Amino acid sequence: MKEQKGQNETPQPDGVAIRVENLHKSFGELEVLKGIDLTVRRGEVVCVIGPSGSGKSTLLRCVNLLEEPTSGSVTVAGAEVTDPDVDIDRVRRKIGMVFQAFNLFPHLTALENLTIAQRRVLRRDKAEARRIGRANLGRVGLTDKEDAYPAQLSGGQQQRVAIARALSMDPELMLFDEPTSALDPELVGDVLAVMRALADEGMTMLVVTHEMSFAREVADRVVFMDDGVIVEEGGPEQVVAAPRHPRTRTFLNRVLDPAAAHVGEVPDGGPHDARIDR
Ligand SMILES: Nc1ncnc2c1ncn2[C@@H]1O[C@H](COP(=O)(O)OP(=O)(O)OP(=O)(O)O)[C@@H](O)[C@H]1O
Repeated sequence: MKEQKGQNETPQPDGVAIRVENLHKSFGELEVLKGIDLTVRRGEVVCVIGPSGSGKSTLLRCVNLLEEPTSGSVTVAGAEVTDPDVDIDRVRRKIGMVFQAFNLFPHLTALENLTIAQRRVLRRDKAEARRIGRANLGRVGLTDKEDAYPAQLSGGQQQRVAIARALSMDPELMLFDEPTSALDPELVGDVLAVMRALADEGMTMLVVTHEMSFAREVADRVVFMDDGVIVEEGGPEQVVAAPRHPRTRTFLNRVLDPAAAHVGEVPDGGPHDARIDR
């Protein structure tokens, strides 16, 4: 993978995309993260699961310094973001963030939502930004929606525009914070199918999710967090299917619904296949 090295950026050995070491985060008296160690390698899909309030979102927000850790270190794409001398905006450009809320500009079309940051942040000219935006709308199965405004799109389509927007910035890795939680159940599968296609393309992904089917079927590694610590981590065949720790078992017994819908199948034509777009 092409890497740009800058001030305070050092190559990471062994293809490491994210390294979190002894991370602590408190809000006042409340200690939310209590010494997290986590490594995500390039091309890996790591899902973080756990009860509400266990610190999953805070962990993700510390990775791109939306929250400042109380102590510990976080290295992303070769830069230690917890080093105060690091240019955090430069590092953030390498990270695609997808949140529960889509945060699209309501007065801009889908394509314009994809081009604005490319032009402002990456200084791409209009034609180039539109070309790249269109290609990424294609990746999420929304080629025919480039002129639609967010209000004219379903929640699932809006989230796919948000994913396409992140992809248009050529991220080295993507962070997803419960990207399907705000969606009607029938729209969840389309978004998960797009995420699954990205995983198949080799995108590095750190995903906080309540979608156990995604964790089970797509993740290379599943991390179970509870009360600010990582209780158990390993392949989905272990953590989801045969958890060792009683706290993991208790959590999974509560959330696993055997009747839950599975992740949408990746269409034969891959992410460009129109069948993703219903
Ligand atoms: N900015 C903040 N100020 C104060 N407390 C916060 C802040 N952000 C998070 N918290 C608290 O930290 C704890 C962990 O929150 P966090 O959102 O990381 O949990 P989570 O595991 O992602 O939960 P959920 O699955 O419900 O999203 C919660 O008790 C929350 O109220």
